Amino acid sequence: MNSFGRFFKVSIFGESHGPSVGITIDGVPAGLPLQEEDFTVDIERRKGGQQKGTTPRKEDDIPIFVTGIYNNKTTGAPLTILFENKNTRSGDYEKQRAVPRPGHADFVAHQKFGGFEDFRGGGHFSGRLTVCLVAAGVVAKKILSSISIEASILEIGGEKDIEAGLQKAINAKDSIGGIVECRATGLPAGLGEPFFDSVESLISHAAFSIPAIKGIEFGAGFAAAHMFGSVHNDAIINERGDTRTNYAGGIIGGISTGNELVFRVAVKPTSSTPKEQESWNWETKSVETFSVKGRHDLCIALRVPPVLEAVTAMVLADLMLIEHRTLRVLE
Ligand SMILES: Cc1cc2nc3c(=O)[nH]c(=O)nc-3n(C[C@H](O)[C@H](O)[C@H](O)COP(=O)(O)O)c2cc1C
Ligand SMILES: C=C(O[C@@H]1CC(C(=O)O)=C[C@@H](OP(=O)(O)O)[C@H]1O)C(=O)O
Repeated sequence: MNSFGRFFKVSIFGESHGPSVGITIDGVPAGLPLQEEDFTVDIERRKGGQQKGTTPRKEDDIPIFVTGIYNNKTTGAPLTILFENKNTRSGDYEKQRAVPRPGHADFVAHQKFGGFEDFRGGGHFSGRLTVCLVAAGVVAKKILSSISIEASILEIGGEKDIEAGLQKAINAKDSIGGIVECRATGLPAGLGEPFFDSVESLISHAAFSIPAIKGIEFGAGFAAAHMFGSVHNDAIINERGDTRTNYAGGIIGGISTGNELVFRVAVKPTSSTPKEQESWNWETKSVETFSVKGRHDLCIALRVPPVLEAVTAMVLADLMLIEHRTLRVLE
């Protein structure tokens, strides 16, 4: 379903070319100061049309508070925030309706929803909805005042120099992927559960909700498979559990160690590439060559950092609320 979290419970809705997209968050503590300006920095960081390699579609992305806020403070009731879609160009999608874009959700959406899906701009599958995740992240970050979360691009198309990676795609008239790293400091030790609700499981669950994320690794990640145990083990150097290295990425046994949380995601190249591709035409019932016209991100990874921070904040806020409620029961 479209909900995630237990105490900080987020439901996401809307379509890229419908009137708006939005989010409802249940479980926000009452009395958190919240106003439009709080959203500006992260929403601007996610916006397209400002940086080479991002979609030219520009939206205002001004949060409209529908419920759960009164006198610039959260009320404790479900908080609903909307973002209007004003700059849609649905004709791009109507023209190519019979040819599902390979790598996008057009084909699977058609299979699952029987043709009733809103296909315009990828509908409910669109990266457009990540503006809502960013909004939820702003609220979550307020709950996590002593925890700081920062994501950054590590590489684009295998290049550490972002410009060089982008240029590769521009020269090839194609799209390109990248790797984004997220680090969170100030976490207490003890968040998470040993099995299904391990911190890795919850963060992965949330990260894979971001369209175009295809891989994740924590700490040393896949490189751990090449290491000796004596090297991979993080030597514990004091009573607090600080460690000399952090190959675990801040999680052992599903539980936060109190060290820095470190993980990386692989972002695929945008499926809507200007390059010629083949796909199945439902009307002519034949394979045809086509190229995607319209406004698209050449490199989605450029836009992922604020979204990754946001979903991480959602998970950590949920875990902190669970922890506080458990402690209250014990008191
Ligand atoms: C911020 C953001 C922007 C995106 N922009 C585009 C885009 O311009 N064109 C496109 O084809 N896909 C874009 N995507 C990715 C698609 O939404 C995604 O590939 C598609 O929904 C299929 O999901 P999957 O890649 O997770 O399997 C974007 C994703 C994000 C997170
Ligand atoms: C609108 C946004 O990104 C969109 C994400 C997207 C996709 O397929 O995911 C495809 C494009 O949609 P459209 O064809 O309507 O321009 C992007 O512009 C946004 O991020 O706010």
